[in-house]
Amino acid sequence: MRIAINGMGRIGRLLLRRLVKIEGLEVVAVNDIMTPAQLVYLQKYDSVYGAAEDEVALENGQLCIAGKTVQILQQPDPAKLPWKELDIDLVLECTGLFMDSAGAGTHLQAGARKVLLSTTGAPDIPLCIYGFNQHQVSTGSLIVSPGGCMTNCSTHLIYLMQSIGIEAVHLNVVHSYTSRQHLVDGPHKDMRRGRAAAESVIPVPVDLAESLERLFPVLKGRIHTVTTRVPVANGALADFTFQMKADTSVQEINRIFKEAAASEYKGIIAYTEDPLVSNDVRGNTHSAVVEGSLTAVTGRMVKLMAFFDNEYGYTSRVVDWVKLLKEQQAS
Ligand SMILES: NC(=O)c1ccc[n+]([C@@H]2O[C@H](COP(=O)([O-])OP(=O)(O)OC[C@H]3O[C@@H](n4cnc5c(N)ncnc54)[C@H](O)[C@@H]3O)[C@@H](O)[C@H]2O)c1
Repeated sequence: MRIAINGMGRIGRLLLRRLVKIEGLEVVAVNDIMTPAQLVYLQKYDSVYGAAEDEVALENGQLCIAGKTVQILQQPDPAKLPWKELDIDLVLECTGLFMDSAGAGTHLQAGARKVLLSTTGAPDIPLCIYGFNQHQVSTGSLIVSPGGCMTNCSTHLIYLMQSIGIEAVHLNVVHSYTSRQHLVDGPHKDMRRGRAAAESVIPVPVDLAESLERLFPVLKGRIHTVTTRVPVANGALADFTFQMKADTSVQEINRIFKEAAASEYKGIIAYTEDPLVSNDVRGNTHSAVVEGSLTAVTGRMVKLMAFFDNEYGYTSRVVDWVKLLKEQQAS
């Protein structure tokens, strides 16, 4: 499968690191507005995951990585990307900019056969969470939204809690800062995102509830979400407060997650009672690591907490998606 990555930021670069090691996948080109020298430098050195294990170099304007050669493009307009000429099967859209079917569709017009977003797209793009409803994607689905890191964590947990019966849920995702915040105070349309990211605990609005309502229409109007950005560069903790429809217990809830993690959710959810901190899940491939020692029940209210690596855990699911789309292509 011939792949191109558009947007070589945190997610695009981590995907490239990982995809070049997978048999049968060829990353043909990467595109970003940064210069090739900047791109190669950031591909080589990473403040969160450390320097690349494989050789990374700029040679004749092309990126050499792990013995493979990848064409570097510097084109801000996706409509002008040479996907037809490069015979691209799949574009991984990782800029965060082209998230509706008109925007992401420009890759198709440019000649790519399929587009996989790296977040929850607009409602005009089917939202499919790996491990939940990935099989709803048919060979005819040309643009696929795999959800974002927070959606990937919370979908499975909400689904499993539904086996008891959810009245309502509040979710606060305590999350490392991202490039969509400021390093020092500055103007931003969401005032708090403009505040110095490493100086404060910063609540920011997020459209996670809308995404979850698309997946769980029965919970419409009964999900509230917020994300609290904290001064770490990586890692997240999803903090759920469920109002349940039926009585339950810590034992019942932990048993559900422990069993799910060992069976149908193996590889997607992990369960532990170790006293983790967010750094302990750096590089973890799961979408959610449920920390059972933090589960609490008061009346019909439940506290449930799960860690995830917002970058590594998330790109693990994108890699799963790429493999699935490759299988679909082959069949
Ligand atoms: N960082 C995370 O934890 C995380 C997790 C899951 C999903 N996501 C999603 O992935 C997407 C990317 O996030 P990120 O954290 O990698 O962002 P980022 O800011 O690190 O990367 C975005 C990249 O896109 C490039 N870019 C900007 N305009 C461009 C254009 N017109 N053409 C080509 N490239 C362009 C930027 O130069 C940058 O390198 C977002 O939608 C985000 O919500 C991020």
